Amino acid sequence: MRQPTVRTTKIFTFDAAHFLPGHEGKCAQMHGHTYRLEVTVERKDGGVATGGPEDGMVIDFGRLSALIKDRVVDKLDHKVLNDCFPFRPTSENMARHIFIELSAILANEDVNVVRVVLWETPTSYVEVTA
Ligand SMILES: Nc1nc2c(c(=O)[nH]1)N=C([C@H](O)[C@H](O)COP(=O)(O)OP(=O)(O)OP(=O)(O)O)CN2
Ligand SMILES: [Zn+2]
Repeated sequence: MRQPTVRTTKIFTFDAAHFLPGHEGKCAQMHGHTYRLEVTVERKDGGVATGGPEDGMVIDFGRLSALIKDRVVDKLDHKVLNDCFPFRPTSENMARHIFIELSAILANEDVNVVRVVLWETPTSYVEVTA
C-alpha cells in the first residue's frame, strides 16, 4: 500500500495596516487587518522523523513556530505593509512572497513548505501551494 503523506500546520495572527494604490474602492485608503497565516509543511519523504527529539513528528510545532514567528510574523506585526514589501501588498503578493521566503528558511530542515494560506478578512483568503 502507498504510504500516506503526513503534513503539519501552524497558524499565526498579526495586525497590520496597508493601502492599495490605484484600487478603485475603499482599499485605496489606509486601513488595518488582523491577518491569519497558516503554514503547512511536509517532510521530503512524506513521513515523520524516526529517532531523536522529533521522533514521530514532521517537525516540532514549537520549532516550526519559532522559525516562522521570528523570521516572518514578527517582522509584519503592527507594521505598515506598504513599507515592508517592494510590491503592492495584496494578499496574493504577500502569500506568494511568504511561501518563497519560508521555503528558503526551511531549506536546511528536512521539510518543504507545501501550503501557505493568508486570511486578510474573515471572508477573504489566498492559498499558495507547491
Ligand atoms: N484579490 C484581492 N482583492 C482584494 C484585496 C486583495 O488583497 N486581493 N484586498 C482588498 C482590500 O485590502 C480589503 O481590505 C479587503 O477586501 P474585502 O474582502 O472586500 O473586505 P470587506 O471586509 O469589505 O469584505 P466583505 O466580506 O464583503 O465585508 C480588496 N480586494
Ligand atoms: Zn485591506
